Amino acid sequence: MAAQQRRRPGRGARGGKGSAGGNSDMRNKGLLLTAFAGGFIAFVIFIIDSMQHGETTLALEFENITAASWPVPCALPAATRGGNPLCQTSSCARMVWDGLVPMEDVDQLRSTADTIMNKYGGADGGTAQTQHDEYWHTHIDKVTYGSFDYTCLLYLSTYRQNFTGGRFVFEDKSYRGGDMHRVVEPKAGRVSCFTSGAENPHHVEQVASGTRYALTIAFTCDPDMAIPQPRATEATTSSAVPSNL
Ligand SMILES: O=C(O)CCC(=O)C(=O)O
Ligand SMILES: [Fe+2]
Repeated sequence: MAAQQRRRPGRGARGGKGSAGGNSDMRNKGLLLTAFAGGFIAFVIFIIDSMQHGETTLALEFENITAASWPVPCALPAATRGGNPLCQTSSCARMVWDGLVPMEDVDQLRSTADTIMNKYGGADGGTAQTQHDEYWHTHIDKVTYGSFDYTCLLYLSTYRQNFTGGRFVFEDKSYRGGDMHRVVEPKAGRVSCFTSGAENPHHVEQVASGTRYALTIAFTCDPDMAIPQPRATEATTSSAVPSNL
């Protein structure tokens, strides 16, 4: 109540006829100032953010890499990681290897994937049920999937040639600032492996154009999570895609 009484004379005093125009001027100036302040804050955040994470590329699309590996400190000491003691490796790492899988196998897998996706719908054919279904969110495979101890990815298509966007990004946080994004550019036949723990948080950039194919292959040390070793049979060794697909 007291506040209202103070404001009323203020309006009158500022000025008879011109008072409504004066108020809207003030409002416009206020809005302008707010927009300017908002823009300035966004600009400062952008600058700080880009200063805080640099980017470096571990594997460019045009490189031919043989078993390159980059050690990373394990997020947890081996003894506290749980799971099977046989899997308590004392070191954690990332690895990229081109040419490990013969290109004819890569082509075969891609054409099988194509056939399946044409029939059942690809990434556009379904709605994400959870955030885990959206590849562009930062995640830790051990947390997302539970069973993963080692993650391997076999790429079946190539960055820039077959799609844009879609680079794989390790997100290395530094408590002293200077976070670093370490990028692997997918390339048909490239295998990228890493330990699945919190030492390797990552995301995939959203695909901007084209089609990106990646096969995620998980290794577990938990016998309860493991699937039996596949046995070669007529059906699995045949190079033909089954006719009923
Ligand atoms: O497709 C990729 O490059 C990575 C996929 C991934 O992060 C995952 O399957 O957990
Ligand atoms: Fe992942």
